[in-house]
Amino acid sequence: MKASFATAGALLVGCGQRGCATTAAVPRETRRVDVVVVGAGLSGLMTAREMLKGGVGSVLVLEARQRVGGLTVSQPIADGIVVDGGGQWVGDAHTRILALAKELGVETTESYASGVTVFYFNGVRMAGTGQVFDGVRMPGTGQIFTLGERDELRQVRQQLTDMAAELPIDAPWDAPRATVYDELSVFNWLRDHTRFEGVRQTINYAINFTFGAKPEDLSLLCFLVAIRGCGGLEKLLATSDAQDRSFMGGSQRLSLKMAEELGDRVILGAPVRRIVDDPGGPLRVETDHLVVEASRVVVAMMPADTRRIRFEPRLPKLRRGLARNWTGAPDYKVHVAYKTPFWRDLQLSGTVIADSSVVDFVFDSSPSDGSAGVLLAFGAGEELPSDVRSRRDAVTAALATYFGDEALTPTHFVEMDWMSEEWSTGCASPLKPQVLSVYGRALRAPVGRIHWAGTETSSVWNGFMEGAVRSGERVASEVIAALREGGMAVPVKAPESAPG
Ligand SMILES: Cc1cc2nc3c(=O)[nH]c(=O)nc-3n(C[C@H](O)[C@H](O)[C@H](O)COP(=O)(O)OP(=O)(O)OC[C@H]3O[C@@H](n4cnc5c(N)ncnc54)[C@H](O)[C@@H]3O)c2cc1C
Repeated sequence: MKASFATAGALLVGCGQRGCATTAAVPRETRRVDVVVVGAGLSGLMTAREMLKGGVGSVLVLEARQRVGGLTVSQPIADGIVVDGGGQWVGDAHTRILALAKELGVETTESYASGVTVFYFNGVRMAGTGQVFDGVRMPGTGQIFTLGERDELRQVRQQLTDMAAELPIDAPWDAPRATVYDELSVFNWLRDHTRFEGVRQTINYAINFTFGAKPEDLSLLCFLVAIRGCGGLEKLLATSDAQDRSFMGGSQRLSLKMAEELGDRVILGAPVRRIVDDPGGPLRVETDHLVVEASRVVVAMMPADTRRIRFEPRLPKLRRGLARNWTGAPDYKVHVAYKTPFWRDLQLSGTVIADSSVVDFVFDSSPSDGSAGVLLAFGAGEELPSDVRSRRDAVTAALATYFGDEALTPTHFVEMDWMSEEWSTGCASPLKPQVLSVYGRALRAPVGRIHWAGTETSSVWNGFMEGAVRSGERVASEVIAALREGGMAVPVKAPESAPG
């Protein structure tokens, strides 16, 4: 989202499993493998896992950070309680990541959903039941939505879902109206298709929450593609489909477990600087200390992150344009722990939607055994103080406005500022007009022996952990097919013979 300070108090969890090398090896050592994966986020690790399952002989994962997990990171907050500094929630629709979690033995825990939501707009605090973005209250006025406003909100949501449904899921940029949609921002479209300010604001809050962006900066096509990938706006916003549970011990555990399986096939602290795909020789992937020769490489990260890698020869114009114009929105997530989830006694769910310049969204993130209360707050950014002490005071003061004075005395406070992360350009991808329709077809198309993974490349649930897992599955099949086509014998292996 919008915070702009260095993270003073962020706690990061290292790889911490046996066999996971902590730094790159001897300077300029040269190794040879079948496939190199760049990036040990969910998508990269899933790619490596699926390729080994699919019979690829040798795979190496190169990760810039000293930990795996990318945009998922578990942060210890108190007495054995761990919170998610990045990707957190999943729901019924996230079938692939839930299947992966089952295989890895990572259990889920349900989000707390009882009680009422607090709405805080223009200094007025209200409590209401209902879904988060269904316009139960009229933001900004304290008035309940009129019937007319409710009707319009329903119509607008349906209209966006219908428009999205017409897009070809794997190639939305080829839709007859793609260019038209991509010339418009969501702001412009809403201006022309709504009468009520409250309706516009409700959609705006949904966009802020999902993309960390303003509707002025978001292409209508980009919004529709996200809606299409989730199967409708209702699904994108409904807690039951996308947000009703999280992983016990944090979602980074999925990556840690995959990395453990992969063992010394994962090298940490190894930022890839250059990829040379000279048709006359082997593909070369270079870090500061290691050169890996391979038949194929999978780059598993947000297109904007690939700007840090030098490709030789230069990538095609379309692919360069995609990376150059890709927008990543950073976010600031803070968890505040209390002795008990005291807001539940007040019949509050812990959910807040606010127009505050400090904390604009809050959720109950307490451990399921009720041993403590934990509130997850998303920082609104611009007005957050630059030192951690003042930030903590500002955040707890905002929470006190929503939940009462008990919120002023937390036991623990832990934050994660993604803007200060060297290896992640952003948490979400609010693309501006004229990016997807112009460059979108380069998103998944392999370039020579270079393939692309990352949640953004998924047609389904792109931007979510589910999309990352699906992209790993998709690219692994793509690479295996390419290797076979190139004459490499890739035997079909039974799933049981997966890495280990
Ligand atoms: C604050 C926040 C909240 C979120 N909430 C949710 C949620 O509730 N539910 C949900 O489903 N999703 C959520 N997400 C999104 C989800 O976390 C991501 O979609 C997913 O984790 C992306 O995985 P990935 O593998 O595609 O990319 P990444 O996790 O970004 O992995 C890319 C990897 O590449 C590495 N890398 C980058 N450059 C190089 C280089 N040159 N050399 C080597 N390695 C490199 C990076 O260090 C990183 O490890 C959230 C994300 C954030 C940050």
